[in-house]
Amino acid sequence: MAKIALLGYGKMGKTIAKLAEAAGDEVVLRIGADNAEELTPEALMAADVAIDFSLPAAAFGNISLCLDAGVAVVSGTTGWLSRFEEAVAHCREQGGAFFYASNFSVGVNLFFALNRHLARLMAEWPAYQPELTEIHHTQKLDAPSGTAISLAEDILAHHARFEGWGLTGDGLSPNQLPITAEREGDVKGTHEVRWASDVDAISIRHEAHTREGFARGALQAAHWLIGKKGVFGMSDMLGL
Ligand SMILES: NC(=O)C1=CN([C@@H]2O[C@H](COP(=O)(O)OP(=O)(O)OC[C@H]3O[C@@H](n4cnc5c(N)ncnc54)[C@H](O)[C@@H]3O)[C@@H](O)[C@H]2O)C=CC1
Ligand SMILES: O=C(O)C1=N[C@H](C(=O)O)C[C@H](O)C1
Repeated sequence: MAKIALLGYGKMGKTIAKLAEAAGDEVVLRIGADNAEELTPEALMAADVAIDFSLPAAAFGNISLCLDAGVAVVSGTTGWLSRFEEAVAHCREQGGAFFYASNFSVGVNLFFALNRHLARLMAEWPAYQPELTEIHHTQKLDAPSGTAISLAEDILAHHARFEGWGLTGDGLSPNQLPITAEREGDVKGTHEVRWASDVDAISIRHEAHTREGFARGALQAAHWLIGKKGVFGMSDMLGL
């Protein structure tokens, strides 16, 4: 049983609370936009671990506050990673514990492993060019998704042809790996990587059907992180 602080009590925070309480954990703090002032070091210290699924503008501050309070923190918030290295440095300075994943679902982490394998194969076959598509619900604030950025960065690490990634429609240069971001209804999260040649194409695709897959992974990470020190990700926990 763990005492959990939920920083962000929207779609993900509520899904995690339901799973955590069903498993016997205690949710000791629930923070949203309407009670953000209740997020104090004293309130955080009642928790064994904090889980942040908030907003791009709030994540870095929330994570820093947890590290300053000596509380282990798991974050899945996307759209704030320009400050990721700062958060890592802060964790190391404080001797704290920080776990980050752009996607906590086991299925997506298997998909990441497949994507890396395919990218390594394709490095030898320049006739095939990659493109990424992500589809999410219309409330999503950031584009491309954090998951699409992770997929793109894994391809860039194995494919010398590109110097970076960019969103289609933003005037891409030929050396940018194209990512298309679509917003539709309540789509939970669909990601596709397609390698096309003049004569055929190979695609791999992951579709999330509910938010429970993300929530299960985040809760597993929270339990796994308690008592550890350092900066971790899904590959540390799952060995993928
Ligand atoms: N890594 C992963 O596996 C996943 C990541 N996400 C990401 O998690 C984040 C949250 O997603 P959702 O729950 O769908 O969004 P949401 O919009 O439903 O919930 C966000 C919540 O944060 C609250 N909030 C606003 N200011 C805050 C502050 N200063 N401190 C704490 N909370 C604050 C809002 O009141 C809102 O309830 C997004 O960045 C999303 O991309 C979402 C699903 C899976
Ligand atoms: O905002 C979401 O909903 C999701 N965000 C994450 C992302 O940006 O990759 C993970 C998942 O796709 C759902």
